[in-house]
Amino acid sequence: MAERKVKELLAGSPLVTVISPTATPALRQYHEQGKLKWVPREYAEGDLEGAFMVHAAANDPEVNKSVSAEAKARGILANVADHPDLGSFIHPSVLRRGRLLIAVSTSGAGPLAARTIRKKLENDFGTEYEEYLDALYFMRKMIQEQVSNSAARQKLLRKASSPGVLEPPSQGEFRPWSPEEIKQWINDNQEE
Ligand SMILES: C[C@@]1(CC(=O)O)c2cc3[nH]c(cc4nc(cc5[nH]c(cc(n2)[C@H]1CCC(=O)O)[C@@](C)(CC(=O)O)[C@@H]5CCC(=O)O)C(CC(=O)O)=C4CCC(=O)O)c(CCC(=O)O)c3CC(=O)O
Ligand SMILES: NC(=O)C1=CN([C@@H]2O[C@H](COP(=O)(O)OP(=O)(O)OC[C@H]3O[C@@H](n4cnc5c(N)ncnc54)[C@H](O)[C@@H]3O)[C@@H](O)[C@H]2O)C=CC1
Repeated sequence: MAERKVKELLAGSPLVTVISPTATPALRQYHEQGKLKWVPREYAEGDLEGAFMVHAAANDPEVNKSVSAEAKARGILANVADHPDLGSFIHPSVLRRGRLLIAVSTSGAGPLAARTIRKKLENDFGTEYEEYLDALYFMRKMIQEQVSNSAARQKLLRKASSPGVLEPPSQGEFRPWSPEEIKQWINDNQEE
């Protein structure tokens, strides 16, 4: 459990400390590579000093309770693996396609149901969304750089994201527009 959360955290922040007498091979490896700090002992009150966020994931409910109490006293964000209501947030099941991020939560009803719903969405939102959103990003940047009139710019920005313009195909690969095609589209669609 702790290993899964650490992998998610390391994707965004390099400052992770694991406090636990034992660690999985993957966590030991991260420690050896300097990607996280492993403190090989049991949790002790005071360990949360200076922390921004804590994950209480010990296999002992009493330990998780103590961690959540210290987090509350210090005003630190906490996720409590076996007792979600003692924490301040829970984890969604996450689907990423480049710039697209879809988070599914059942609000604690059933984590595996969240996973099943996420898997269903994987079919509707395929890898073509990565290229589509990169292209949309580029297109919006070009509109912002080239159209100085704010009303005209707003209309174009809205239009760029609407159906039938630069959209991912329902099947097959996405074909991005060239800068020349985008320029042409801006000229053709600009209203005074
Ligand atoms: C409340 C929450 C708090 C939180 O962790 O933030 C929570 C709580 C608990 N999970 C438990 C069990 C399992 N959780 C998973 C998996 C996931 N759990 C995740 C989230 C959440 N789990 C939050 C609610 C999210 C929501 O409701 O939508 C996911 C979505 C995201 C993630 O963890 O990153 C990730 C799937 C990721 C994916 O694949 O997409 C598996 C399957 C597995 O491990 O393979 C099992 C074993 C099967 C089973 O028990 O159903 C238990 C019982 C523990 C026990 O009694 O031993 C509790 C405690 C309780 O329910 O009170
Ligand atoms: N939220 C979720 O998605 C899930 C939550 N769980 C819950 O998460 C908890 C952990 O589950 P697993 O990772 O499967 O257990 P695990 O037994 O694999 O790992 C527990 C870890 O806690 C450490 N630990 C025990 N006492 C400690 C202490 N006093 N101080 C510091 N570390 C201590 C152990 O050394 C071990 O490394 C359980 O409470 C379980 O109910 C389990 C599965 C999924």
